[in-house]
Amino acid sequence: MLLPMQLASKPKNYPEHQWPLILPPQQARAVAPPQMGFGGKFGPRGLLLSCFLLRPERVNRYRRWQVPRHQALFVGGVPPEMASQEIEEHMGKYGEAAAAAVNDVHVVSGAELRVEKATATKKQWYCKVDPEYPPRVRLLMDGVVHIENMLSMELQMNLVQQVMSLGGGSAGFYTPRFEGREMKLQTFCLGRHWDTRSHEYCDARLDHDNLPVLALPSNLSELAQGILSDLDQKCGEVIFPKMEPDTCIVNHYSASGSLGLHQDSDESEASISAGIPVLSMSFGCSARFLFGDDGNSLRSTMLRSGDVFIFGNSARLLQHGIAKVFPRTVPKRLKEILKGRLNLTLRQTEVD
Ligand SMILES: O=C(O)CCC(=O)C(=O)O
Ligand SMILES: [Fe+2]
Repeated sequence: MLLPMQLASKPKNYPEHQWPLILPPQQARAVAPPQMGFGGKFGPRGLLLSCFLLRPERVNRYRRWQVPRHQALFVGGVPPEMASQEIEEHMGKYGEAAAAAVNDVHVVSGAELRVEKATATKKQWYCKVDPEYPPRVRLLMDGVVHIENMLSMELQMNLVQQVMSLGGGSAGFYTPRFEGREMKLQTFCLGRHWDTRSHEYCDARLDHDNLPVLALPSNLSELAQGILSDLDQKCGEVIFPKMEPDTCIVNHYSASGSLGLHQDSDESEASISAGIPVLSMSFGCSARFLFGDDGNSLRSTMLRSGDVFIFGNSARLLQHGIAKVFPRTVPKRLKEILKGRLNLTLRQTEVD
């Protein structure tokens, strides 16, 4: 069965075979992105703006422009086929800082570039990741798969709207306490409630307000199953055992949010030993996700809006956590409906 949703469409020059591209772990590390989209500092002749890339394997240019103080900056994700000259020409024509409407978006050869003033105080700019790039699968270790850009922007908007509105109502978001301390996130559950005191799944929020847990909307469980079966189909083999999700834990992080290293080990013994995966979807701000077999040899990857992260099989008890949420990285089209980072983890707590 194919995924019951539209995959992000492919831009020109991006060959079909890149989805899915299963990278062995060594290669996956080699393409790990650098952390910053743009950097700049004042040189003798103005602001030296260096633009480098969040995903070098996708946009393999390194660009530098000397931006005189009187000119505006055009800041944004730059596709590989775009020549620097086009941006420079555009800057020359529209880039008088005094006249520039800051935050205006200019479309230059199909790329959206936002106007900023060249100020010395601002040292970093973030680079908008183009949501039109197709999904790419990375096998990070046995049983651990990261699918970048899996969810189209359309779908992200619908899901964020749906989940934030559930979270804003009765039996929605609250700040949980874990081992006596407030956690650095807000949460609520769908399907079954994970009790932070007893560490068990139950039908009411006995550790908080006793309200019955909200039902798990069928589109969320179908989406998780669709992603897993699409992964199998595109890879030509079964990657994870079949999952029938009965629970979704929704986490909302502010820019200062985080989640300590832990294992998802409170699902039933039968579910865990069968290696039935946990499937997580990320929306809004990018986050540094830590994971590893044990706390001593941790690795990390960046989870961005629209990414899916799955762990199951022999890695079902993976240690994982959120080390950092990167502020101001919400994709433009989600900004109105989401601040910070939203994460949904779909799980199957019981096996019949
Ligand atoms: O926010 C995330 O990406 C991870 C959430 C998580 O690990 C959990 O809810 O158990
Ligand atoms: Fe977890």
